[in-house]
Amino acid sequence: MLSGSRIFAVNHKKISSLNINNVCCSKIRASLKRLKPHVPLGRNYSSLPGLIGNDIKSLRSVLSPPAAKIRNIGIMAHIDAGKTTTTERILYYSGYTRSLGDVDDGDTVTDFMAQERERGITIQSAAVTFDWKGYRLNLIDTPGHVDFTVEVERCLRVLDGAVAVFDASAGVEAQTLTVWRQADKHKIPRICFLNKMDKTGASFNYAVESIREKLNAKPLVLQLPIGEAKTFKGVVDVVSKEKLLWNANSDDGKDFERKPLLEMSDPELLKKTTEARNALIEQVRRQAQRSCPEAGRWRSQTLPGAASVWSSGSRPCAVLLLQDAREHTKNRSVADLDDEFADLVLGEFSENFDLLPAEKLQTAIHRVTLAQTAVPVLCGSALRNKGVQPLLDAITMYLPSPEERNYEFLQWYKGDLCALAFKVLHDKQRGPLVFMRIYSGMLKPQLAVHNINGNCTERISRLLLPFADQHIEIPSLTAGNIALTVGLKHTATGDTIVSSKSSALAAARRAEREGEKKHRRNSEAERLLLAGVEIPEPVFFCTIEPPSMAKQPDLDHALKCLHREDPSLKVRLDPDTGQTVLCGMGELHIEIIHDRIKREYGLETYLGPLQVAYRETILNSVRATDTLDRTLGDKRHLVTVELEAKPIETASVRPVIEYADSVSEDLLKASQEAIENGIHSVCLQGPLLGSPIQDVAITLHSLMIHPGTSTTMISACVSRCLQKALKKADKQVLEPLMGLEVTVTKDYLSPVLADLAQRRGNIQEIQTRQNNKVVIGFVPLAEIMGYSTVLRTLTSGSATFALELANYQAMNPQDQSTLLSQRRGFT
Ligand SMILES: Nc1nc2c(ncn2[C@@H]2O[C@H](COP(=O)(O)OP(=O)(O)OP(=O)(O)O)[C@@H](O)[C@H]2O)c(=O)[nH]1
Repeated sequence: MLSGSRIFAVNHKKISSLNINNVCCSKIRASLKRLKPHVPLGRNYSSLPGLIGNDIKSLRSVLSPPAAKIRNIGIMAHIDAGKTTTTERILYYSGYTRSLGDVDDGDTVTDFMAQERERGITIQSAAVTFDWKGYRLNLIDTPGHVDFTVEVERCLRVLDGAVAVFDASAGVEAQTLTVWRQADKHKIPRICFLNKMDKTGASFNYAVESIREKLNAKPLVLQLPIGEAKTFKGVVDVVSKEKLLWNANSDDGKDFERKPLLEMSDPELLKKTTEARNALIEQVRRQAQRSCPEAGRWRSQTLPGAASVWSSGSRPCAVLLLQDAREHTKNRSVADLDDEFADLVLGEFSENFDLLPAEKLQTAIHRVTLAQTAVPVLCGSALRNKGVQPLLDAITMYLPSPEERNYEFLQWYKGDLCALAFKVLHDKQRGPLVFMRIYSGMLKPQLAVHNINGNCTERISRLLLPFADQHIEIPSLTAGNIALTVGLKHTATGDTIVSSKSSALAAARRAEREGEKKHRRNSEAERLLLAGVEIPEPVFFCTIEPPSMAKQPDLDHALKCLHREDPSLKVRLDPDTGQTVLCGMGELHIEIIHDRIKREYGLETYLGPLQVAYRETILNSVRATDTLDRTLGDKRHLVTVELEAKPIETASVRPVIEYADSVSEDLLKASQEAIENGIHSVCLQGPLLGSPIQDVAITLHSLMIHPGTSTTMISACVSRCLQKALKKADKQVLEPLMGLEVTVTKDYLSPVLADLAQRRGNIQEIQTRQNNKVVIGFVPLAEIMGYSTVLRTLTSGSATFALELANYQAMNPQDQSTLLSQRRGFT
């Protein structure tokens, strides 16, 4: 909970949730940090540049910068790659803070929650706003732990670009793959920052290769390191052929020297840089051509053999092709720009790439980055304060402004308000604070807005801009910006906000018309709801008890607030015991929620044992008939149902529901919702463990309903009939199977493998990564609870691991019967 405006101003974060189901990816370091005392906030923040009193008018350009000057970016990575440390440096060099925070000292700006500071990990994403060389940057530091992957995905949804941070000694790691895939899904242009270049084992080439191989991306090497590991002291800017050296005696890395590379003083470095620059130019030219398929297609169609001309670099012919191509692509601005670049490369500067102006190359790199056909790579060491300022320059230079992103849904709103609530915080004084990304239109205080997801209208009381350590009350904020609203009491994380219900309906109609034209009605209409982040089913649950019955309402309130912030936290009532059950994405997720209830809501709660969320399925087709005949008052309710349940392959907990032709359409029209409610309620609690049933199809073969029968009775009859059918079926428990990646030094490989064998682990591969071995395999979730402690003991704290839900697998009969006996209390 946020206690003051200053604290609030620097911590816009929230607990997350995870998507891929779960689980723990843990760092030994994290637990060591647990021992550190909590450092109170004592940071020194800069004041808002140009702010004079509260004269809002004079601040308009500061408060509402032109969209072309805005960068909404995220920082994403595998756990511990250095996202928070990099963010800290960014905030310091941009003037947001006046002192450098350190993750290991627990005094960073973005890792604000007490739990984050104690554990040294990011749990909630944090949004901070600052300026860099005339650009407005809204930056979101996202969690690296897989338990909070949903948080990452939700944030990606509101970003226009991202910086992927890597540990240069490890290259691409397990969670990097996950976040990279998420960024692919949301089509986020990104740049890579190879951090930890000072670390023993750091290798620029290794990390670049791993980006190429494992992420299947095309790295554009924009910098070369000067030295590696202990000798790392700066970088070479390949585009401008300058070296950037940081003063070894400087304790904050603010000052660095930028000098052109000279033949006299740096012959070797100059040669290497020239080669790298030539390769970069050639690569950008090729990718720019790829990024504009229209122009490329035209060329190859009209001019067969063009490809060979391009690659052979035969100038006269290439120039002819380009001139011809330009004639036909007059109206395609990107194509023209790419043609122009190719023209320069193959024409004017073909003899000497050195003369190609840096600005031309930068603009072409920007276009390629935007088209996501290649990804710029930079390097540095955030901890040693090296390479962060050029990273900031690269963010403004290569990542897109909101205007450059092609958000298809905007056409349906026609300039009307459309915003996404991507984060909710609860402030004791001000109530819920909602972070919004404005896509179109404008937000103002006292504005009534409509929430599409919640189908409700409510009023924004105040509009704030979180800038540096201040919250500035503002009169309005336009598209492209990130705002903080006060007063929305029903808006939850992930909701889409528009100006009114009629505006939403008008947009829906336009989307529908457009969809019909393009024959993809559903997907387009769905995109009206910007919150396209799927929340996976939790894999862990446990009961939670308040200290006394009198405190149950307080607990309910706390859980309601936490759920609004974090939709991946699920809360339900156990129908048998009446206990409250917490369902989460991993051990850490549940642990953090428990801790937050204590710290933020002052409630000491008791958690029951953590249990794995199994699923169930059936192995054969079964059929059942049932009749419900009841007279209530003077009304007779009579339903007869015949249905069949059969196994199918969907990997979904939602049953597929089918209706036989014999079922009367008229009857179905009136009762379909009741029938489906009855089926869904049974499928949520299977007959073996009360776990959700997956991979089943239910076919309704016959249905007879006496006139006047209530829908509740129809639902009840369908449920009873389905339960009857399931009772007869051969049933199977499915357990969550986790993909596991353990990074360990050679010395400890054997004990780790032996331990995994005992945990029913299935090792797929053992890779060599620099000096480490990486064990990749699968292991049942039930066997891996508390693994971080075991691994720490086995490897003297030198190993790390990452887990991610792979799928659900059938338990073998012996394990299944042991589990069932345990659950029934026989063992
Ligand atoms: N040697 C070296 N260590 C670094 C560097 N950057 C960060 N670290 C260390 O790496 C550890 C993790 O840094 P964080 O900044 O917390 O990493 P993160 O990616 O934010 O971690 P999560 O938020 O938990 O995912 C800390 O101990 C940092 O001091 C670097 O450039 N060089």
